Amino acid sequence: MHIVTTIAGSDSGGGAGIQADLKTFQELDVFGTSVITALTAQNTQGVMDVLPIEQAFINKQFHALLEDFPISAIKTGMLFSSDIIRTIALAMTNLTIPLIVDPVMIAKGGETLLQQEAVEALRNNLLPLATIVTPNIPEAETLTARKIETVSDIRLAAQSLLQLGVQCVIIKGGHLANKDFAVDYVFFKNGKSFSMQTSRIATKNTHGTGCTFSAALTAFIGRQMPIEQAIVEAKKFIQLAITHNLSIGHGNGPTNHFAYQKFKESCEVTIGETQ
Ligand SMILES: Nc1ncnc2c1ncn2[C@@H]1O[C@H](COP(=O)(O)OP(=O)(O)O)[C@@H](O)[C@H]1O
Ligand SMILES: Cc1ncc(COP(=O)(O)O)c(N)n1
Repeated sequence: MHIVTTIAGSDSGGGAGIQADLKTFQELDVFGTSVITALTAQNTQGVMDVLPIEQAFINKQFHALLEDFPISAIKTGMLFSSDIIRTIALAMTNLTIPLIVDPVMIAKGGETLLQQEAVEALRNNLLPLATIVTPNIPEAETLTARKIETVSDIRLAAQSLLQLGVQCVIIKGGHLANKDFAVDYVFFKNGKSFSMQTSRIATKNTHGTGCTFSAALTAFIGRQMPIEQAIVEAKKFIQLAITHNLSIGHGNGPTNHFAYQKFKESCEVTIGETQ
Protein backbone atom coordinates (compact mmCIF):
# COMPACT_ATOMS: atom_id res chain seq x y z
CA MET A 1 0.00 0.00 0.00
CA HIS A 2 1.40 3.41 -1.00
CA ILE A 3 1.19 6.09 1.69
CA VAL A 4 0.76 9.76 0.76
CA THR A 5 0.41 12.94 2.84
CA THR A 6 -1.58 16.13 2.46
CA ILE A 7 -0.44 19.25 4.30
CA ALA A 8 -3.44 21.56 4.07
CA GLY A 9 -6.36 23.30 5.76
CA SER A 10 -9.53 21.60 6.94
CA ASP A 11 -12.74 22.50 5.05
CA SER A 12 -15.63 21.78 7.41
CA GLY A 13 -17.89 21.68 4.33
CA GLY A 14 -15.97 18.66 3.00
CA GLY A 15 -15.52 19.82 -0.62
CA ALA A 16 -11.99 21.25 -0.54
CA GLY A 17 -8.85 21.10 1.61
CA ILE A 18 -7.90 18.05 3.70
CA GLN A 19 -11.32 16.46 3.24
CA ALA A 20 -11.22 16.61 -0.58
CA ASP A 21 -7.65 15.31 -0.54
CA LEU A 22 -8.40 12.29 1.68
CA LYS A 23 -11.51 11.37 -0.33
CA THR A 24 -9.46 11.52 -3.52
CA PHE A 25 -6.67 9.41 -1.99
CA GLN A 26 -9.19 6.79 -0.91
CA GLU A 27 -10.68 6.58 -4.41
CA LEU A 28 -7.23 6.12 -5.90
CA ASP A 29 -6.15 3.28 -3.59
CA VAL A 30 -3.47 5.10 -1.64
CA PHE A 31 -3.39 5.40 2.16
CA GLY A 32 -3.93 9.07 3.04
CA THR A 33 -2.30 10.82 5.99
CA SER A 34 -2.56 14.51 6.90
CA VAL A 35 -0.90 17.50 8.52
CA ILE A 36 -3.56 20.11 9.28
CA THR A 37 -2.29 23.69 8.95
CA ALA A 38 -5.50 25.58 9.68
CA LEU A 39 -9.16 24.99 10.46
CA THR A 40 -11.76 26.77 8.39
CA ALA A 41 -15.42 27.23 9.26
CA GLN A 42 -16.62 26.80 5.70
CA ASN A 43 -19.47 25.52 3.56
CA THR A 44 -20.48 25.76 -0.12
CA GLN A 45 -21.39 29.43 0.44
CA GLY A 46 -18.05 30.63 1.74
CA VAL A 47 -15.42 30.71 4.46
CA MET A 48 -16.74 32.15 7.73
CA ASP A 49 -13.51 31.99 9.73
CA VAL A 50 -9.96 30.64 9.78
CA LEU A 51 -8.02 29.32 12.79
CA PRO A 52 -4.35 28.68 11.99
CA ILE A 53 -2.66 25.84 13.91
CA GLU A 54 0.46 26.66 15.96
CA GLN A 55 3.74 26.10 14.10
CA ALA A 56 5.08 23.73 16.77
CA PHE A 57 2.00 21.54 16.47
CA ILE A 58 2.21 21.46 12.68
CA ASN A 59 5.79 20.33 13.08
CA LYS A 60 4.72 17.57 15.50
CA GLN A 61 2.08 16.26 13.09
CA PHE A 62 4.56 16.15 10.22
CA HIS A 63 7.34 14.48 12.23
CA ALA A 64 4.91 11.92 13.62
CA LEU A 65 4.26 10.84 10.02
CA LEU A 66 7.87 11.03 8.84
CA GLU A 67 9.04 8.87 11.77
CA ASP A 68 6.55 6.10 11.11
CA PHE A 69 5.65 5.87 7.41
CA PRO A 70 7.55 5.42 4.13
CA ILE A 71 5.65 8.30 2.48
CA SER A 72 5.76 8.14 -1.33
CA ALA A 73 4.38 11.60 -2.19
CA ILE A 74 3.39 14.79 -0.34
CA LYS A 75 1.10 17.61 -1.39
CA THR A 76 0.57 21.04 0.14
CA GLY A 77 -2.63 23.08 -0.06
CA MET A 78 -3.70 25.98 2.19
CA LEU A 79 -0.62 27.09 4.17
CA PHE A 80 -1.95 30.49 5.35
CA SER A 81 1.17 32.20 6.77
CA SER A 82 4.89 32.60 6.12
CA ASP A 83 5.61 30.97 9.50
CA ILE A 84 3.70 27.84 8.48
CA ILE A 85 5.44 27.77 5.08
CA ARG A 86 8.89 28.04 6.68
CA THR A 87 8.04 25.26 9.13
CA ILE A 88 7.04 22.94 6.27
CA ALA A 89 10.01 23.95 4.10
CA LEU A 90 12.43 23.26 6.94
CA ALA A 91 10.93 19.82 7.59
CA MET A 92 11.05 19.03 3.82
CA THR A 93 14.72 19.98 3.42
CA ASN A 94 16.85 16.86 2.75
CA LEU A 95 13.77 14.69 2.10
CA THR A 96 13.67 13.05 -1.32
CA ILE A 97 9.89 12.51 -1.35
CA PRO A 98 8.15 14.05 -4.41
CA LEU A 99 6.41 17.30 -3.36
CA ILE A 100 3.36 18.67 -5.17
CA VAL A 101 2.65 22.29 -4.21
CA ASP A 102 -0.85 23.63 -4.88
CA PRO A 103 -0.30 27.32 -4.10
CA VAL A 104 -3.78 27.93 -2.67
CA MET A 105 -4.34 31.68 -2.11
CA ILE A 106 -7.99 32.70 -2.31
CA ALA A 107 -11.21 30.70 -1.82
CA LYS A 108 -13.85 30.77 -4.61
CA GLY A 109 -15.83 33.27 -2.49
CA GLY A 110 -12.84 35.64 -2.26
CA GLU A 111 -11.70 34.87 1.29
CA THR A 112 -7.95 34.86 2.02
CA LEU A 113 -6.38 31.41 2.48
CA LEU A 114 -2.79 32.69 2.17
CA GLN A 115 -1.81 35.97 3.80
CA GLN A 116 -0.28 38.50 1.41
CA GLU A 117 2.95 38.53 3.41
CA ALA A 118 3.38 34.78 2.80
CA VAL A 119 3.74 34.94 -1.01
CA GLU A 120 7.50 35.58 -0.77
CA ALA A 121 8.01 32.59 1.54
CA LEU A 122 6.06 30.38 -0.86
CA ARG A 123 8.25 31.53 -3.77
CA ASN A 124 11.58 31.50 -1.99
CA ASN A 125 11.31 28.74 0.61
CA LEU A 126 8.86 26.15 -0.69
CA LEU A 127 8.87 26.29 -4.51
CA PRO A 128 12.59 25.48 -4.79
CA LEU A 129 11.77 22.15 -3.06
CA ALA A 130 8.76 21.34 -5.26
CA THR A 131 8.61 18.58 -7.85
CA ILE A 132 5.38 20.00 -9.32
CA VAL A 133 3.57 23.31 -8.69
CA THR A 134 -0.06 23.69 -9.83
CA PRO A 135 -1.12 27.37 -9.84
CA ASN A 136 -4.37 28.60 -11.37
CA ILE A 137 -4.07 31.78 -13.45
CA PRO A 138 -4.51 34.31 -10.59
CA GLU A 139 -2.03 32.34 -8.43
CA ALA A 140 0.51 32.23 -11.27
CA GLU A 141 0.05 36.00 -11.70
CA THR A 142 0.71 36.63 -8.01
CA LEU A 143 3.72 34.30 -7.86
CA THR A 144 5.37 35.84 -10.92
CA ALA A 145 4.09 39.46 -10.62
CA ARG A 146 2.98 39.22 -14.31
CA LYS A 147 -0.41 39.68 -15.93
CA ILE A 148 -1.53 36.51 -17.77
CA GLU A 149 -3.88 36.92 -20.72
CA THR A 150 -2.43 34.81 -23.52
CA VAL A 151 -0.75 31.42 -23.89
CA SER A 152 2.51 33.28 -24.45
CA ASP A 153 2.04 34.95 -21.01
CA ILE A 154 1.44 31.47 -19.54
CA ARG A 155 4.71 30.22 -21.03
CA LEU A 156 6.67 33.18 -19.62
CA ALA A 157 5.13 32.72 -16.17
CA ALA A 158 5.97 29.00 -16.23
CA GLN A 159 9.57 29.76 -17.20
CA SER A 160 9.88 32.20 -14.34
CA LEU A 161 8.58 29.54 -11.89
CA LEU A 162 10.93 26.88 -13.33
CA GLN A 163 13.83 29.23 -12.60
CA LEU A 164 13.02 28.95 -8.88
CA GLY A 165 14.01 25.27 -9.05
CA VAL A 166 10.59 23.60 -9.52
CA GLN A 167 10.81 20.52 -11.79
CA CYS A 168 7.41 20.88 -13.44
CA VAL A 169 4.84 23.69 -13.63
CA ILE A 170 1.17 23.07 -14.42
CA ILE A 171 -0.75 26.31 -15.04
CA LYS A 172 -4.44 25.48 -14.79
CA GLY A 173 -6.69 27.29 -17.25
CA GLY A 174 -9.94 26.93 -15.31
CA HIS A 175 -10.04 30.73 -14.93
CA LEU A 176 -9.32 31.53 -18.62
CA ALA A 177 -12.17 33.04 -20.63
CA ASN A 178 -12.82 29.97 -22.80
CA LYS A 179 -16.43 28.84 -22.76
CA ASP A 180 -15.86 25.56 -24.61
CA PHE A 181 -12.69 24.06 -23.15
CA ALA A 182 -10.75 23.76 -19.87
CA VAL A 183 -7.09 23.76 -20.90
CA ASP A 184 -4.11 23.26 -18.58
CA TYR A 185 -0.49 23.91 -19.60
CA VAL A 186 2.40 21.70 -18.47
CA PHE A 187 6.07 22.75 -18.59
CA PHE A 188 9.14 20.73 -17.53
CA LYS A 189 12.60 21.86 -16.54
CA ASN A 190 14.08 20.02 -19.54
CA GLY A 191 12.10 22.25 -21.94
CA LYS A 192 9.37 19.74 -22.74
CA SER A 193 5.80 21.07 -22.59
CA PHE A 194 2.24 20.12 -23.57
CA SER A 195 -1.35 21.26 -23.09
CA MET A 196 -4.29 19.16 -21.86
CA GLN A 197 -7.74 20.03 -23.11
CA THR A 198 -11.12 18.76 -21.98
CA SER A 199 -14.62 20.11 -22.57
CA ARG A 200 -15.62 22.84 -20.12
CA ILE A 201 -18.53 21.79 -17.93
CA ALA A 202 -21.11 24.53 -17.37
CA THR A 203 -21.68 24.29 -13.61
CA LYS A 204 -21.40 26.38 -10.48
CA ASN A 205 -20.34 23.28 -8.51
CA THR A 206 -16.58 23.72 -8.70
CA HIS A 207 -15.75 23.95 -5.00
CA GLY A 208 -12.48 22.12 -4.43
CA THR A 209 -11.46 21.58 -8.07
CA GLY A 210 -7.86 22.68 -7.50
CA CYS A 211 -7.48 20.62 -4.31
CA THR A 212 -8.95 17.54 -5.97
CA PHE A 213 -6.74 17.84 -9.07
CA SER A 214 -3.53 18.16 -7.01
CA ALA A 215 -4.62 15.34 -4.66
CA ALA A 216 -5.23 13.00 -7.63
CA LEU A 217 -1.82 13.96 -9.00
CA THR A 218 -0.23 13.21 -5.62
CA ALA A 219 -1.94 9.81 -5.47
CA PHE A 220 -0.75 8.81 -8.96
CA ILE A 221 2.81 10.05 -8.28
CA GLY A 222 2.70 8.18 -4.94
CA ARG A 223 1.75 5.03 -6.86
CA GLN A 224 4.99 5.51 -8.87
CA MET A 225 3.19 6.31 -12.12
CA PRO A 226 5.48 8.16 -14.59
CA ILE A 227 5.01 11.92 -14.15
CA GLU A 228 3.43 12.73 -17.55
CA GLN A 229 0.93 9.89 -17.26
CA ALA A 230 0.13 10.93 -13.66
CA ILE A 231 -0.64 14.48 -14.84
CA VAL A 232 -3.01 13.28 -17.59
CA GLU A 233 -4.77 10.82 -15.25
CA ALA A 234 -5.24 13.62 -12.67
CA LYS A 235 -6.83 15.76 -15.40
CA LYS A 236 -9.21 12.85 -16.15
CA PHE A 237 -10.00 12.52 -12.45
CA ILE A 238 -10.97 16.21 -12.12
CA GLN A 239 -12.84 16.26 -15.45
CA LEU A 240 -15.04 13.35 -14.33
CA ALA A 241 -15.42 14.80 -10.82
CA ILE A 242 -16.70 18.09 -12.32
CA THR A 243 -18.87 16.34 -14.94
CA HIS A 244 -20.66 14.36 -12.20
CA ASN A 245 -20.59 17.26 -9.68
CA LEU A 246 -22.77 17.19 -6.58
CA SER A 247 -25.60 19.67 -6.14
CA ILE A 248 -25.41 19.83 -2.35
CA GLY A 249 -25.47 22.94 -0.20
CA HIS A 250 -26.81 26.35 -1.22
CA GLY A 251 -23.68 27.74 -2.88
CA ASN A 252 -20.93 26.27 -5.06
CA GLY A 253 -21.28 22.54 -4.57
CA PRO A 254 -18.37 20.09 -4.53
CA THR A 255 -17.02 17.76 -7.18
CA ASN A 256 -17.69 14.03 -7.21
CA HIS A 257 -14.74 11.86 -6.24
CA PHE A 258 -16.55 8.61 -7.09
CA ALA A 259 -16.84 9.32 -10.82
CA TYR A 260 -13.29 8.41 -11.94
CA GLN A 261 -13.44 4.71 -11.03
CA LYS A 262 -16.78 4.33 -12.83
CA PHE A 263 -16.13 6.34 -15.97
CA LYS A 264 -12.35 6.64 -16.49
CA GLU A 265 -12.34 4.53 -19.67
CA SER A 266 -14.68 7.00 -21.38
CA CYS A 267 -12.82 10.23 -20.48
CA GLU A 268 -10.83 11.90 -23.28
CA VAL A 269 -8.02 14.39 -22.67
CA THR A 270 -6.67 16.02 -25.84
CA ILE A 271 -2.93 16.58 -25.69
CA GLY A 272 -1.60 19.54 -27.67
CA GLU A 273 1.19 22.09 -27.91
CA THR A 274 1.75 25.14 -25.72
CA GLN A 275 2.04 27.63 -28.63
N1 LIG B 1 -15.88 24.20 -15.64
C1 LIG B 1 -14.87 23.35 -15.79
N2 LIG B 1 -14.96 22.29 -16.62
C2 LIG B 1 -13.95 21.41 -16.77
N3 LIG B 1 -12.77 21.52 -16.10
C3 LIG B 1 -12.61 22.56 -15.27
C4 LIG B 1 -13.64 23.53 -15.05
N4 LIG B 1 -13.18 24.45 -14.13
C5 LIG B 1 -11.94 24.05 -13.79
N5 LIG B 1 -11.58 22.93 -14.47
C6 LIG B 1 -10.34 22.17 -14.33
O1 LIG B 1 -10.20 21.88 -12.95
C7 LIG B 1 -8.83 21.91 -12.56
C8 LIG B 1 -8.66 22.95 -11.46
O2 LIG B 1 -8.63 24.20 -12.08
P1 LIG B 1 -8.97 25.61 -11.46
O3 LIG B 1 -10.44 25.68 -11.24
O4 LIG B 1 -8.34 26.63 -12.36
O5 LIG B 1 -8.21 25.51 -10.10
P2 LIG B 1 -8.49 26.23 -8.73
O6 LIG B 1 -9.56 25.44 -8.04
O7 LIG B 1 -7.15 26.12 -8.07
O8 LIG B 1 -8.91 27.63 -9.05
C9 LIG B 1 -8.06 22.22 -13.87
O9 LIG B 1 -7.68 21.01 -14.46
C10 LIG B 1 -9.10 22.96 -14.70
O10 LIG B 1 -8.83 22.92 -16.08
C1 LIG C 1 -9.28 24.56 3.45
C2 LIG C 1 -9.37 24.97 2.02
N1 LIG C 1 -8.34 24.72 1.19
C3 LIG C 1 -8.42 25.08 -0.10
C4 LIG C 1 -9.53 25.72 -0.60
C5 LIG C 1 -9.57 26.16 -2.05
O1 LIG C 1 -10.51 25.47 -2.78
P1 LIG C 1 -10.44 25.34 -4.36
O2 LIG C 1 -9.84 24.01 -4.65
O3 LIG C 1 -11.87 25.42 -4.79
O4 LIG C 1 -9.61 26.44 -4.92
C6 LIG C 1 -10.59 25.96 0.28
N2 LIG C 1 -11.71 26.59 -0.15
N3 LIG C 1 -10.48 25.59 1.59
